[in-house]
Amino acid sequence: MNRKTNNSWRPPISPQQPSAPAPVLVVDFGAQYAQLIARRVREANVYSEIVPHDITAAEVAERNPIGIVLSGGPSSVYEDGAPAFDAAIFDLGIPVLGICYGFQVMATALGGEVAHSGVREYGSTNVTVSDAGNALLADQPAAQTVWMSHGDSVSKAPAGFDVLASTDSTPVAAFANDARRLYGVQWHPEVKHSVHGQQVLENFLHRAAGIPADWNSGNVIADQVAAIRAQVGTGKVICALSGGVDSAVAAALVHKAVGDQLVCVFVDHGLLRAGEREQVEIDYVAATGVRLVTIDAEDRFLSALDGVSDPEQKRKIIGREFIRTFEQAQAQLLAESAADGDPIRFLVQGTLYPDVVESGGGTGTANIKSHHNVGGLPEDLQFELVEPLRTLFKDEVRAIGRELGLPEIIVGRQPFPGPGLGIRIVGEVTRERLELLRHADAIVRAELTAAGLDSQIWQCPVVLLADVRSVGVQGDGRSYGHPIVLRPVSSEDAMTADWTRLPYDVLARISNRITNEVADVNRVVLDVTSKPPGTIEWE
Ligand SMILES: Nc1ncnc2c1ncn2[C@@H]1O[C@H](COP(=O)(O)OP(=O)(O)OP(=O)(O)O)[C@@H](O)[C@H]1O
Ligand SMILES: O=c1[nH]c(=O)c2[nH+]cn([C@@H]3O[C@H](COP(=O)(O)O)[C@@H](O)[C@H]3O)c2[nH]1
Ligand SMILES: NC(=O)CC[C@H](N)C(=O)O
Ligand SMILES: [Mg+2]
Repeated sequence: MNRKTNNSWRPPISPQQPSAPAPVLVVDFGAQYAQLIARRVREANVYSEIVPHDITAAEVAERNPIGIVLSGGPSSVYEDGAPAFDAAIFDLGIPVLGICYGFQVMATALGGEVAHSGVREYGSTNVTVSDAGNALLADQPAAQTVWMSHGDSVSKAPAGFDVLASTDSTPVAAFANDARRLYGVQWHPEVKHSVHGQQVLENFLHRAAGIPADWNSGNVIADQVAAIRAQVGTGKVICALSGGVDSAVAAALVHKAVGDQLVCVFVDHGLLRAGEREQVEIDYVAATGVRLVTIDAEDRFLSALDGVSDPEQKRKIIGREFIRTFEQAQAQLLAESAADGDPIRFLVQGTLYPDVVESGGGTGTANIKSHHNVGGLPEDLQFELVEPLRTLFKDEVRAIGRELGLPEIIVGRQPFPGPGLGIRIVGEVTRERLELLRHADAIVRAELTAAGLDSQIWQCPVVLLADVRSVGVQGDGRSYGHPIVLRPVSSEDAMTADWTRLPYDVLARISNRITNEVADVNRVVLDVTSKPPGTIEWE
């Protein structure tokens, strides 16, 4: 079972963004697919956010949602400790669609029955639609293939609900109560294998719930520019700029909103890849014309990391040192402009929705890893954060960047994590190890680019297993060196990923070059794990 399906996992209720539109809330019951449901809703041009299943009716009402989708989940509604749901939410008058476990939750809460059916349906299943007149299944073929993943079934629909579809072993596979605008399906309309699935979601959103298809990431620009102006006023702003996509787009939005009130700060923490600083200081500045200050913080970061090998500890230290470095930048900037020396209160970060979700937050959360810019922030943070991309996924951010006219070389860049090579050395971080990894990484990037593979890869972390040594034979002598791991992945939004099938000849060239050119490395291995169960980075 995926660890995220642990019932204690609670996606954070992130603070409502000032300019975020009224959302469709996706309630997560520990589903494999909650993220995917949120994406599919956005693909239907409706704004959506994920919330934990223990959200209360009052918390829901506060967020003013225009619809609710209940996700699937691994538990059985009749089990002790099954993730509960506040049934008062069904009385708020908000349209609700239940999917799989969410369908079963709705059935149970409203007086229907759910039982272990004895027949389990996993994968492609034929379903018969008996009522294509209902808004939920309008225009759907009577016989169709859907994706199922369940062992329990609704054995009796609640009073007032019409049964809309069935399979050979599931008599109640979809139901509706039009008067209350409550709907449910046993199958997973969010996965592509459900051939007409997207249409079921869109039927729920547009026809049953009457939600217009009027949101797209483009609207975000005007909304965010207004929100940033309202938040910042005439204050000065610094933007944590990495040269990556997210901070570039955040900086461009803030610049559009408040112009020269913005100064960008790039931190050279000594954990960067070869050539990265030059790329930001020269190429990035040339492409965008931003005002950029670079802070040398290598000594600060490396001495704080000295002797630390625990990944979460590293992340927290890096998060804290980033903020200390921005404070140093603030002092430096104030000293330079003593005449109009208002304190700089605002810090812009290119935080995205997955950074927030993965960092956990909320009560009882199993956090997967603390992203330095969210879960790694120190408690004594003095800056007020400006995070215009906090509710978005990467592909949406890229679309905004293109719309803002940022060059493809920035918008199309592969992600590189803020903690950099610090979380790609499994073990303690030292200058020597950084040097070694930087060299191996440069070889990998050069060879992937030469082979024309950059656009097929989401990113390719290169990882040094600093605490592992293995025996090799080099130059007729024995070697006892470290392995380097290649982690090429393909992904849509970094929430899930698959390992990229790189051509063998490219892998061979990379392996050859690393073992020949990088001292103390005598083995190159390929990570063939998807996410889940692995994450993209090793720490
Ligand atoms: N070296 C750095 N100097 C200053 N700010 C940084 C640095 N690295 C990361 N940040 C800040 O942390 C945020 C999160 O980092 P992250 O790597 O997720 O985003 P990014 O670098 O902007 O984009 P990408 O995901 O494409 O790498 C950045 O948007 C930026 O605000
Ligand atoms: O700025 C960042 N600060 C972090 O602390 C951090 N941790 C992971 N990543 C990036 O996030 C995406 C998902 O990574 P994981 O599968 O390893 O969680 C991948 O793109 C990772 O490179 C980070 N980015
Ligand atoms: N995917 C799901 O939501 C499964 C729900 C429930 N655990 C069942 O087996 O029926
Ligand atoms: Mg980055």
